[in-house]
Amino acid sequence: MTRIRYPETRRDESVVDDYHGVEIKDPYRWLEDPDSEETKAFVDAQNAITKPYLTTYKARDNIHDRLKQLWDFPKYSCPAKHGGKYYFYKNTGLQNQSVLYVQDTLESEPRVFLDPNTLSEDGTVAISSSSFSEDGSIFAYGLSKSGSDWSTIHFLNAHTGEKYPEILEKVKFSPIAWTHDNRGIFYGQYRDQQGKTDGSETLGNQNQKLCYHIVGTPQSDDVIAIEFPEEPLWRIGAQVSDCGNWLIVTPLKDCRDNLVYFTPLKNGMEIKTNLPLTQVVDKLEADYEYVTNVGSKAVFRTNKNAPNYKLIAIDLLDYEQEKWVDLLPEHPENVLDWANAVDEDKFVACYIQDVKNILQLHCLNTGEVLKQFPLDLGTVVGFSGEKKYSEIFYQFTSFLTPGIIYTIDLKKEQESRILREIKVKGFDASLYKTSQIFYSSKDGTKIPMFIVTKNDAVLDGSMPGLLYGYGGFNASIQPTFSVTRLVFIQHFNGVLAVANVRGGGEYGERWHNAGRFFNRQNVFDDFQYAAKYLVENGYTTSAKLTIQGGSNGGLAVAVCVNQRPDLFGAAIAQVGVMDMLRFHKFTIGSAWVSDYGSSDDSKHFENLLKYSPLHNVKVPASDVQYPAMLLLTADHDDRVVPLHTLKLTATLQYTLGNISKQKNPLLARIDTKAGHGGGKPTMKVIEESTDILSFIAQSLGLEFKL
Ligand SMILES: O=C(NCC(=O)N1CCC[C@H]1C(=O)O)OCc1ccccc1
Repeated sequence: MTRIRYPETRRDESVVDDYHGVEIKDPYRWLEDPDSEETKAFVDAQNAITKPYLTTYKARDNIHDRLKQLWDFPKYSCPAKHGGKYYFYKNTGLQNQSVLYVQDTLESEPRVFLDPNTLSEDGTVAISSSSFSEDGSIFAYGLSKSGSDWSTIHFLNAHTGEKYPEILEKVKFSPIAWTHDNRGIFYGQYRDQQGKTDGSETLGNQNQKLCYHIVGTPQSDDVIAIEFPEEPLWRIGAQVSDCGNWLIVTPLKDCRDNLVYFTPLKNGMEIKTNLPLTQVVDKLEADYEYVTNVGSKAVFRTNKNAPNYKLIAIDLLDYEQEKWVDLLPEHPENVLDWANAVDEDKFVACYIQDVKNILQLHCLNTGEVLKQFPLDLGTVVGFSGEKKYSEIFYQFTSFLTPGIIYTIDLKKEQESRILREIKVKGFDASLYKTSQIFYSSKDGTKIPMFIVTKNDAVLDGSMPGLLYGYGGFNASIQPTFSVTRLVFIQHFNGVLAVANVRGGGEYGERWHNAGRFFNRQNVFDDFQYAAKYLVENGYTTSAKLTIQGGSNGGLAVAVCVNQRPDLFGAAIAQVGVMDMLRFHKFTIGSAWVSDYGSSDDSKHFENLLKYSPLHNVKVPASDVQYPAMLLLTADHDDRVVPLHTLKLTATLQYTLGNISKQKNPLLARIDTKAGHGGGKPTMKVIEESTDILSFIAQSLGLEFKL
């Protein structure tokens, strides 16, 4: 492989910021403007050197064909009942977007209700949110373009299929909450947002307002039902209670801890500006998620005094904290992940126990357990059920199970039954095995890790490894079915490892806090010790090990590469947060200070500077070089704006690109008409997976075996 000649990229040495008396250079500041000709030229120049590298791998077409072949299996969502009919999403296999079907009964012939594939030539328009009116007569749905967080809300008459004329604009991070008179919805709007709102802009999102829209009227008639003008960073969560008599308002400043307000609703009432709010929770110190209510008693899932979460009941007519009661007490080990009211007087609770799900039925009045739903070792990825219905549906998946949808009518049946078992032609799960091990991290903490290999794997270090992690925002990384990972295991005799590093939610708030703020190094230690475990136990070698992560996980990958370049042969950092001193200045980045802190604070500045990928690229000692690196981003990623990846790419190439010992490539892949990941069309996903596997195989010299 001839050495890659990296583009000459201008450095503006005059850009120096003063952080609490410390001067920090930012020579690629100009890459923060996505619309400048210079930035566009930089992006083109990067793609121009990356593309040839990605197409070099001799078995690239085999990878692509095999991905496409395995991907082509039918995917379904759980059915959900609205207006007495059943609705479900289905993708026949390679459709860019799943299609929404309707059927009168679970056995009758489904009809296409809404096919988002008809909304764009290339499948880049996706349904990003939706909600049926209480009587199922109107379908409200959000459409997002090119993977942006921005959406427009549309309305469809469910009986006639006729679209209503209005389209709601400037919607982002928005609930869709119907009043129970089926007249209209509460939704979140950034109506003051200036300039572009297509997701290619980097401007911060401020002053979200909760508006009320009456279906069939122009958006200009909408009223601002609730706003907090003194809190421009707040995003306003809102839900209409199951009975329709209350609007529960849950403002959020960043990515944890919210407040709770409510206001009474009456069917047919005129929703006016500035609805009268009663504040129930007035301190940003815990999460409160509305589950249901029985009369004035509202049930919330919370981590207040319960790091593993619990259910409490608050009487909205007598809401002093002393009067709050526990409905489902905190479990000493297991994390209460979610709860849904079903069948009038029951609720389903889903726990995480050592990263696997447990599903239980409880009595809504007493909280006692009524039934445990049998589950294999894996993840509940879908659930549908409502208080007014006795039928529930849930979807199970795992590393080796594509999907099984179960159902039970709680009024008629004792046990769940399989409604649909998804099969993947050409995939025989019996040839593989999943294990869960607990390895010791740097400080001795036991970290869970899933390992998936072929049954006949030999631990002689000969297998290439793919190590995935995330480590933040209370997010739990549970087993899911991935065609890309299975191609890696089957055709490269690979070992897949998913490390549940700290910062996630696998063991509740304690686990999350152990990876936040000044504990962030635990995340990176856990990730690095996962790699050491795989090498020391003969699963792979460092030279054959790829570390992979996306977004906050992309950050973790870039940090681990900076800290221990010798541990990895390749690194895949997707849509990563790479500039830890400036992340809060763009789009929704200010919401992440709840995990990261902000460089506006001197203590946090010091902490962030220590691990910020952009600020810690250095030539490794002795004969160590950086692993082969592929950084991925896309032009409409307005969750983690592309500038993070662009600035780190320029820095890597400047610092290491011309060092003779650095033979591994340092490349970026910038996609177009794509964003952070949500809603990405199947064709783009397969293309990206082909590129990632080809990059790994080319860089590590792997052989594709049919
Ligand atoms: O920013 C996030 N979530 C965190 C997130 O997406 N992060 C956090 C770091 C980078 C990126 C990621 O890991 O995907 O979601 C936006 C949002 C919407 C509504 C209410 C609160 C927050």
